[in-house]
Amino acid sequence: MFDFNTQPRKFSFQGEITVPGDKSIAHRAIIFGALANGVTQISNFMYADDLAVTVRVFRELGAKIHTEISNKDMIIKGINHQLKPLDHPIQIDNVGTLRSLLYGVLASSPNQYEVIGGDYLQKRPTSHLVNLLQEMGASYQATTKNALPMKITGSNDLQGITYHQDISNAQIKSSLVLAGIYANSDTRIIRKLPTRNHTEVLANYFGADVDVKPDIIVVHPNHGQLEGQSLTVPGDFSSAAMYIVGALLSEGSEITLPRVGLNTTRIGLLNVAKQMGAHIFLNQHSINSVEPFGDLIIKSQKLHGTTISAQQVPFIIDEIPLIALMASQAKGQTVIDGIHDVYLQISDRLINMRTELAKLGIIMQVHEDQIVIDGDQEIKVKDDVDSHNDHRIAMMLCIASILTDTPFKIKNIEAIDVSYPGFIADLNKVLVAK
Ligand SMILES: O=C(O)C1=C[C@@H](OP(=O)(O)O)[C@@H](O)[C@H](O)C1
Ligand SMILES: C=C(OP(=O)(O)O)C(=O)O
Repeated sequence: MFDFNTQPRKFSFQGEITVPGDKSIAHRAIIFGALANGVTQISNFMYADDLAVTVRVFRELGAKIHTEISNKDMIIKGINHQLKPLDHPIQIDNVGTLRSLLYGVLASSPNQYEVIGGDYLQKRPTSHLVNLLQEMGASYQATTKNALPMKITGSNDLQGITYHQDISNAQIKSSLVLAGIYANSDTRIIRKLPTRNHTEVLANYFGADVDVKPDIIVVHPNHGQLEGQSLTVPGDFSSAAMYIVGALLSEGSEITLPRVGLNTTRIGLLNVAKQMGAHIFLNQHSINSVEPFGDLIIKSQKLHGTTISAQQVPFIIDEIPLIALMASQAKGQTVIDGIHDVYLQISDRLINMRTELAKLGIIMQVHEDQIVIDGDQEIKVKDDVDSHNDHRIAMMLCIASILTDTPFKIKNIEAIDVSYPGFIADLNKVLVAK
């Protein structure tokens, strides 16, 4: 069993691993299934901590959600937007996506709800979203607009708004789409940069009327016309990313990742890897599924630095820790431009990953709008590292540990359970000691 505290030597990646279902898509499938009329069947559902919170919350709001952990299936009996009033607060722990999307859902219910959550969420801003939802006619009360507990009184007379996107953020966009479906007039989102589009894709799949154009998204109200659907969640590309970067960097690797989600708003890492000189085999074999998916084959290769543009950033947002590691091992410097919006959303992650990489001898510069990572940085273990309870930092550090002969401890490694509880076990299936 691969143990991060005693691993004896470097490893390469061999064989095939099927990553679990996509977290972003699963959050949305639960929410649309809960809001819809009738029954929704979800296959290849992934049981991770974040998604267990979303299941619990929408069960409390009245949806009947049956889960079959063995075969990863889920059956949801929807409530046709009749959200159940609650006499207790809704606990969302530290699930950022759930908070944003739930705020949009509750905006259109005349009931009053109180939302409570963990300390980590307190640090992530929501005042921007709260102001927009208040402009639509819902009421949000808290000590500060970022804070939790947040008291929400929605309205069954929401008015659509026109929002000129000033920060590229999928969660704000998603929340407005969810509120806009139940508003009394069109909601227009004039886009700054495209971000992940799972909400728009699934909204229309469930029968909403969201008109998506390159520069504007228009949500036409369609009160309660959402109908339960069946869908298979593709493999989470952000979970495949650890194997992609690990295999590229570990000499002698060749790994196959079947049925991974290939939504163009999520696979920015593939374009970055290609800019850095990688050749990645991609066989897309989903024709009429609601979300595209296919197989990836990754072989280890020498990489060179590159410049990642602001337009690319929303499509790599969850892979930034892994891209920083990959850049440090490439030849020459890598620059990630236009990270201002990301810095607003997940500044802790950027600062914490810089701290932990420095303990491995890897220096990265984090500025308000740019990240700079020099290449050819040999991993020199100076200290044990810490995930800061961030699942993506934890998994990036696991990959870093495979690139050095010097063992080190990863404190708070259990953060991985947020998005990929089986990661360590899966990693052991494909690691071969050199
Ligand atoms: O909507 C989502 O499911 C997510 C959006 C992303 O943030 P943005 O809202 O900045 O795109 C990302 O941080 C998160 O992993 C999940
Ligand atoms: C930040 C993430 O998700 P969330 O916003 O749901 O916490 C993530 O998955 O990296």
